[in-house]
Amino acid sequence: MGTITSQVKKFGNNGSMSRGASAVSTRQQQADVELRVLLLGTAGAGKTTVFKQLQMLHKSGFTERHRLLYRHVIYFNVNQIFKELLDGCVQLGIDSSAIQPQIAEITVYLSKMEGKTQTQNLSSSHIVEVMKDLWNSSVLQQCFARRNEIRLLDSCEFFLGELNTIIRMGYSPTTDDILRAYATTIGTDEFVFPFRPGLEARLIDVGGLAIARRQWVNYVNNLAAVFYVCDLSGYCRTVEDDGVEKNSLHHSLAVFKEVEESPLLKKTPFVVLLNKTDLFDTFLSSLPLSTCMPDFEGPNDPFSAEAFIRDHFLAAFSRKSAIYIHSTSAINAQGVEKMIIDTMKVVMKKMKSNQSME
Ligand SMILES: Nc1nc2c(ncn2[C@@H]2O[C@H](COP(=O)(O)OP(=O)(O)OP(=O)(O)O)[C@@H](O)[C@H]2O)c(=O)[nH]1
Ligand SMILES: [Mg+2]
Repeated sequence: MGTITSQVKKFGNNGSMSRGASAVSTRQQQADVELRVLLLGTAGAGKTTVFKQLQMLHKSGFTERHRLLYRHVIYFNVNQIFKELLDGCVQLGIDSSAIQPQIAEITVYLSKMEGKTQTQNLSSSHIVEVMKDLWNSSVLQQCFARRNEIRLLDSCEFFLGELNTIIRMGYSPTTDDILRAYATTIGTDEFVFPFRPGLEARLIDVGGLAIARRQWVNYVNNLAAVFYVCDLSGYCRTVEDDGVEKNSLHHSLAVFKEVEESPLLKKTPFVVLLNKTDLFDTFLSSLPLSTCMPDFEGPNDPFSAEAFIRDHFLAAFSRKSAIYIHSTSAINAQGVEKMIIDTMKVVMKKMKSNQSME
């Protein structure tokens, strides 16, 4: 897996990477006046959602241009959800022949919507009813009940519960809609916000797919902290990574271990965000944690299960004094920013006291 450790091995640690090296040296200069914080984690863990939360708070919401861009992502997501549910039926052996025509109709409609501008008209009332009936059909509900066994966007229930609002002309996504939208990050996104008077923080969001992880090495110099985002609800789900099917939580722990072992990050404090606590709690009520972690002896409540996963992250980290672990649900505005700022303050204080002891 080409993450930071293997990249260091591949290129050596002597600054000889041509494009990467110049990018890093620019960032080193910036680091004198700002704290650089890098968001890492596997694909879909919630990095961009955390990033959006901070961006939104500091820019007083999203601009109309932003909202319009997200409108396309959301139509794409709804389209994808129906396709995934249909694929899920096939995978789970649920007979979906009766709903094929409606799915085809929805796909054609949403593909048109993805490309439409606000002013062009496309009648929606009929298709919304088709979508709602389909979503409430026993075929799709049976499939949804086993959603941990199939590939399905986390925002399925949210978007399909909002069809009346979303599938209409003039739709402008709300902040909640934007936080629920998913487009995998290609490249990076950066955002600067005031950390305290006279000091700014730069939050850097990168992609978590295998191909994007190969670029992480370009962003690791002079970091004040790494925020590693883990999708807790992945304990009962699988992901495909570099063509290999893996348990999502085991995959997240493996990538974490690889990052933690990177010589370039040996002095960087880590903050682990155990994310998607809302989904974790829901899955846990019917699927015990022991299905993925046989060593877990219970009780199977969210508190004990989370503590067990937390211990796995602690065990995977060699510098016990430089790791902080928090639980989050990044779709909920309350608390994400405060948690990040408060944690950063603790990290900074710790770094200062370490430096004065050296
Ligand atoms: N229910 C729920 N959904 C979440 C939470 N955090 C993120 N999501 C959803 O998970 C999906 C993926 O989130 P992103 O933040 O885009 O994931 P990412 O880590 O940036 O993924 P990549 O860019 O592919 O690496 C989005 O649909 C989010 O709305 C959470 O706490 N609860
Ligand atoms: Mg992302």
